[in-house]
This record gives sequence, structure tokens and C-alpha cells, in this order.
Amino acid sequence: MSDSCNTCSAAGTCSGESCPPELTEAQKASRIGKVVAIMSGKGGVGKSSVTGMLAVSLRRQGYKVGILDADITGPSIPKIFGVKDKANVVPAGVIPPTSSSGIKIMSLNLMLENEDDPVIWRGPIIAQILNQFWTDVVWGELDYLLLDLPPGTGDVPITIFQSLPVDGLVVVTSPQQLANMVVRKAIKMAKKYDPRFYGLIENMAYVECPHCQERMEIFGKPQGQAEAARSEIPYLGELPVDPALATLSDAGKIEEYQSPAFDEIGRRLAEELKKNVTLNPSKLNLKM
Ligand SMILES: Nc1ncnc2c1ncn2[C@@H]1O[C@H](COP(=O)(O)OP(=O)(O)OP(=O)(O)O)[C@@H](O)[C@H]1O
Repeated sequence: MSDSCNTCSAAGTCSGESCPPELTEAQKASRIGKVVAIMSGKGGVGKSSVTGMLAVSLRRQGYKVGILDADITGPSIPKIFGVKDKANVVPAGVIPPTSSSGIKIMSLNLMLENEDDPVIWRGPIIAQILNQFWTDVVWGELDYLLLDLPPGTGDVPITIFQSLPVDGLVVVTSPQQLANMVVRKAIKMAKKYDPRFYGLIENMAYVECPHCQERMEIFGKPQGQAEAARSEIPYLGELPVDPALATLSDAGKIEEYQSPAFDEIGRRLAEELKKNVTLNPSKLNLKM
């Protein structure tokens, strides 16, 4: 029995085993609507860029948004948002810095002395850090917290599916056959944890000629829509290879990127996020 059992209304009738863990100060100060993990099967398909753009799009639609950079060993979220302020540690927990449009960002890079210091930790330590990002970060009030997962089906995605209250997933893929084959593995792995899939996005689906606007499918025919149908996931849309996105991301100005294709994807995602508002009681510790 913990001390909190003395004041619990169920005291005397429960075994004490089913008690949810006591809330930390940071959790008491945080109210998060939905937690959305962004995953890909393969590295380099543009998952972090898409995570950043989804956050930007939801913010432009008026939602309060945060991003947790769960790609602990290869973090890129602070860089593409140009966030250089360190996370602030206060007695209640860690205060995440805010981007220029008001997106709260937490990444291990914001706690390292130098942003290019490598993280040379094994899986269990990384899992512990991720749990602390959940329990010790003062997120405040958010409609959506996006988790930028590392690629693949390794330790970190498994830890997150098992220990964080993820409401659903967005899958990012690209047209290469291999990427699709690998993303199918990731989808099958994620399905074991019975999440909701908010949608699939196909990045780098084509290049548009800047002179004649001809569409060139340089990585082969896009397969995202067919893959989404096969995996029974809502199809959110496709994005071109756009040098402006890469240039603005490198300059830390992803919030300045404008793309009608992305606006449409962001609008569809917001529609999917609004569906299915039933709360899972096991996740109530941080819910509105
Ligand atoms: N649609 C796009 N058009 C042009 N460049 C893009 C596009 N999407 C991503 N990129 C660029 O491709 C590179 C890889 O993107 P990103 O870091 O988002 O991939 P990732 O899948 O998150 O990689 P990782 O394997 O590290 O998780 C970056 O330089 C990014 O700016």
C-alpha cells in the first residue's frame, strides 16, 4: 500500500494492484487531448519533415500542438523548427521551448550541452528517457501531442506502444518498393498493439517540373493509396519532392513552408483526429 491509498475512495475494497501510478507534478500541470505517433518503416522517407508539417498544419488550424522528438539518437525536430533555447528545468518538471508559431517542442537535443553531442546509450536507458519525457515534461494544455518515432520496428517504437498512452498512428512512406515492403512490416508490428490508424501519407511521390509543371514519378509509381487500402488505413494524401521544403527545414524555418498538398493532408488528418472521441479510462491520467 502506498501513502495515497489512505485517502483513496476505494481504500479497503481494492487489492492495491490496480491503482494507477501517482501523477507527477508535471502530469498534474498537463492536459493532452490526443497522442499521435508518426512512424515509418524505413529511414529517410521524410517522417520528421512530415511530423513537423503536420504540427504546423494543425497549429494553423488553431489547435494547441506539441512535438515529442522520440528519435533519441537522431533528433531533427529542434533543427527544422530553428529552436535553440534549452529546455528549462523547474521544480515541477521540464518546460519545453516553444517554436515561433507556438508549437511546444521537447527533444533530448534541447537538454544536451552541444547539439552535436552523440547519444551513446543502449535501449533500456533510452526507454527510461522516453518515459521521463512523458512523466516529467510540463506540456500544459495541448490538443495534440505528436511523437516523432525513429524508423523501423526496434526498441523505441515498442517501448512507446507499450508504455505511453498513444491514441493512434500516422504512417509515412515513399514510393520505392523496398520502403513499402518495410513499412508493411512496421504496420503489422504496430497492429499487435491495437492502435487506431489516423492515416497514411506518401512522401516524395513525384517531382513537378518548375517550367512545364509535368509530373515525374522519379521513384516509380506511387503506391500509397493502394497500400492504405490493403492495410485498411485512411489515405491522407501524397506529397511531392519539393526543394523548398528541404531548404526551409535546413534553415530552421519549416513554419514558413506553404504547400496546398500539405494543407489538404493536414485538413484530412484533423478530420480523422476529431472522430472517435471515446476516452480509454486507462489513459485518463493526462486527458482533458
Ligand atoms: N517532400 C520532400 N521534398 C524535399 N525534401 C524532403 C522531403 N521530405 C523530406 N525531405 C528531406 O529529406 C531529408 C530526410 O528527411 P527526414 O529527416 O524528414 O526523414 P526521416 O524519415 O525522418 O529520417 P530518419 O531516418 O532520420 O528518421 C531531409 O533533408 C528533408 O529536408
